[in-house]
Amino acid sequence: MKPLGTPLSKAAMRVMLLGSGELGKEVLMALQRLGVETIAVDRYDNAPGQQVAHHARTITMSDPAALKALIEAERPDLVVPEIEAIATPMLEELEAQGVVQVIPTARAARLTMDREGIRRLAAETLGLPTSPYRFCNSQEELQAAIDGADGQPPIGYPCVVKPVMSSSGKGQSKLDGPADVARAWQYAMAGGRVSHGRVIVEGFIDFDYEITLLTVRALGADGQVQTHFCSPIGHKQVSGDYVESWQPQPMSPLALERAQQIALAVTSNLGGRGLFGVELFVKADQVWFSEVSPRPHDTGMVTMATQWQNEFELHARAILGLPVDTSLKSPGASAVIYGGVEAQAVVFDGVAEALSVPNSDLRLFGKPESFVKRRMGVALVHDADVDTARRQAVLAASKVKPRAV
Ligand SMILES: Nc1ncnc2c1ncn2[C@@H]1O[C@H](COP(=O)(O)OP(=O)(O)OP(=O)(O)O)[C@@H](O)[C@H]1O
Ligand SMILES: NCC(=O)N[C@@H]1O[C@H](COP(=O)([O-])[O-])[C@@H](O)[C@H]1O
Ligand SMILES: [Mg+2]
Repeated sequence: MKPLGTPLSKAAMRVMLLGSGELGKEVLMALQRLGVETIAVDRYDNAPGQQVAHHARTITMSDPAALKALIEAERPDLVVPEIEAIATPMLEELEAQGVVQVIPTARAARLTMDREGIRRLAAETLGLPTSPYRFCNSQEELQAAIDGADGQPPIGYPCVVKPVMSSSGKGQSKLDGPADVARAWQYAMAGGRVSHGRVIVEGFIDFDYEITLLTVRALGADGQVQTHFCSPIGHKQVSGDYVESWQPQPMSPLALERAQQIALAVTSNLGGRGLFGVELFVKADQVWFSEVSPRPHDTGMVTMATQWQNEFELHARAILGLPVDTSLKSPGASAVIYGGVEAQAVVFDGVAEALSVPNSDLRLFGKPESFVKRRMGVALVHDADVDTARRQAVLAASKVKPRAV
């Protein structure tokens, strides 16, 4: 590893974030505390992370030529993908040529940007338990997969349809019967992040609860990569987007062991160093793999209230080849603050009231434009137990009211 140095000098360790939203902003600040020179890239100006980085660049990250030109001009020591919608084949090319090192690896970024890549790896290559699934290129193929008219076992109802390239629930819907198929197809076509006429249809898993298992691949004292697990994070999703998370989520010893085995299998295959958010469904002792982010996870924002080293600090340390500590400091919870309005440059009422909730904290991300369902901030609470922390986090979040001026 190159030594850490002095930002804005020849001796600087330079890290480029591809995507600079709320998650990247925290990674950038963690890197800066270690004296790293940072370059924040996003698709629009004044993205949250661009506001705190040494350098801000705005490009279409899904355009391979634009991405190549930027990386070749900046020559960062590390490139850290923060969103899915990036020209990942170009990252693979540049990594193979030795131009740049991608976190955790360019292959991991490519496989996880596409639901097909990661699902086939998990279910077909690694043999991990997942929901039944099929990939479809048209509404007719979708209907046939649900009905089993394609010669394979029917997916049936209820089921979930998602664009192969999307995140935060965009374009996702649950189907309860044949009347929902056309609408789900249309919605998926409109909601994908990268336009792509392909969906995954998954059988609906009737889980008791779902978790994110933050898993860190970091160098140990012997110079070898070791795998560390954080305490499981429970979360609640509405329309495929996270609204509340808490840590620790109580689990049976067997379910926890299975969750860790699945996380170990998938992260070992993806390789490299860094933090991963492994999403799992749990019913009693049964555990299903859902998907994985090779980067900090939105539900993991709770770790800013619950861990000695939060997920962003863990990612920063792991990618720089430094030791990590995944231990829990306190139970806690997070609750999302949505924009609620469509407006540029909102102001926030009720901040003092929110921060009057005991043991609370806030992050207001600084996004330049608000949408009704855009995540604009998060409330964080630590408390003696998770139930109290959840109640208090929801209360604190409810006090904050974004408003157009
Ligand atoms: N097969 C399924 N059975 C039951 N629930 C599901 C299934 N697939 C998705 N869900 C629900 O929808 C949520 C979002 O799904 P998923 O994680 O695949 O979407 P996403 O767009 O990648 O979201 P994010 O980017 O926030 O992780 C899940 O956390 C879960 O609550
Ligand atoms: N589930 C993925 C996720 O939470 N990603 C986070 O949201 C930002 C995009 O927000 P925006 O859509 O409001 O610009 C991303 O940059 C990342 O920080
Ligand atoms: Mg998810």
